[in-house]
Amino acid sequence: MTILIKGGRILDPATKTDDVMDLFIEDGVITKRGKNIKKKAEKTIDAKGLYVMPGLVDMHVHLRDPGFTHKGDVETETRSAARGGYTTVLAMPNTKPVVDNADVVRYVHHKAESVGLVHVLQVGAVTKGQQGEELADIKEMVEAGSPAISEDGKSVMNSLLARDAMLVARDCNIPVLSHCEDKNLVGSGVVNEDENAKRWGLAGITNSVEDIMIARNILLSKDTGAHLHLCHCSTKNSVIMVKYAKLEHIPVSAEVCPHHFTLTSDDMVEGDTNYKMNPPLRRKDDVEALKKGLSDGTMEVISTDHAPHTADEKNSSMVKAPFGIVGMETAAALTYTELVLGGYLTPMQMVEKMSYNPAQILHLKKGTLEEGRMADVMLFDPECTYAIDKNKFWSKAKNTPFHSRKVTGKVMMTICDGKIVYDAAEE
Ligand SMILES: NC(=O)N[C@@H](CC(=O)O)C(=O)O
Ligand SMILES: [Zn+2]
Ligand SMILES: [Zn+2]
Repeated sequence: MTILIKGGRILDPATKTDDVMDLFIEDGVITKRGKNIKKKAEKTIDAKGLYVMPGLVDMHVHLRDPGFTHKGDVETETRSAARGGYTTVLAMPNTKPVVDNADVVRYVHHKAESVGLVHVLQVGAVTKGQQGEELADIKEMVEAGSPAISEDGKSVMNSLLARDAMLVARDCNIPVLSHCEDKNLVGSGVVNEDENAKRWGLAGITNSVEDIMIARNILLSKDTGAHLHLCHCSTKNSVIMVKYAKLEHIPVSAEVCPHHFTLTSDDMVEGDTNYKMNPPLRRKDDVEALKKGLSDGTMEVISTDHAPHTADEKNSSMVKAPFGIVGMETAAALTYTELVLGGYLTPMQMVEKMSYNPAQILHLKKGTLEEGRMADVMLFDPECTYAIDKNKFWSKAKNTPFHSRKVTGKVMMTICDGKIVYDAAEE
């Protein structure tokens, strides 16, 4: 199969290219990039007015497979990824069984290969069964292809064990993706601790629940030299601490999710569990600090924390419903609308945060449109304004607070390994 993408605005952070050009794809590889390519292709795509970017890389998704496939599975959630412009996703290990050994890693990788839509890399758990007592078979999982470890869903509360895990991760040359939440301090909190929580009589989650673990993990990263990547940062102090860590040359990177830079706790609708996620929606000064941190380069990744749950599970009280929202099919539009049109990021920086930087952190040869690379490409219309419609999601789940929200920027096509895995024209 040969594809010619004509006249799009190529955004490639790896080569600092921002120019109108053509791309020629042959047998899954970008074989040529330049002005007015004359080669004949089986399929020609007119990309005039569109951004042509490397396929997005999501460092943080929940595919729910194995064990929670009523919420989502490898097939439905990689379809969701394709519709969101993603060509590589990292699956978190809080499944049933927990991904704490190489067999489960191989199960997910084989399933993703047989579905054949986007690249899935399975993250290994830090401890056996995510019980926080004994290290998982980290080396074995890395040998089976895990690009990172994470205890996502919770923190490794035992600092000695957390340090031991970092030492193994350092020796394996992989990052530790860290969900920062002090289990004792959070208690039964469900939303951010503030006036809204009080008014609704809900137990609150303070910023310190997150900040304390971020501080500890940065200190452990300093002690061990392991690469610490902070998941779903939501607080003002997270930005301050990452800035400090970088000044001290501690190997720390950090991600922010679209809901945390788009919404504050004031946007919550009483009783609507689509606003319940962990960490919770925070205050305005937190949101502003996250946007500034993304803008000045302190926070280098935008990930989704795509967390599918069924309507039945979410159709419950704020106290009982599970935490989490889906995110892959809204992330590019929300990032473009809030951060690019909002003046915080250039289009190139958007590509860096959503594709190039994640690839760099994970040591993947992805996130670029250089000649010779596998053809993972996304076409994006920066002019298209529309309302998000959860009923069009390809995810098995529809739990989003963004239904009917007006956004600008639409994923038009996703190409993975030279194969068209999503085409908006066919919807
Ligand atoms: N973010 C969430 O609210 N939920 C995640 C767990 C997590 O990312 O911590 C989930 O697995 O549902
Ligand atoms: Zn988490
Ligand atoms: Zn998560």
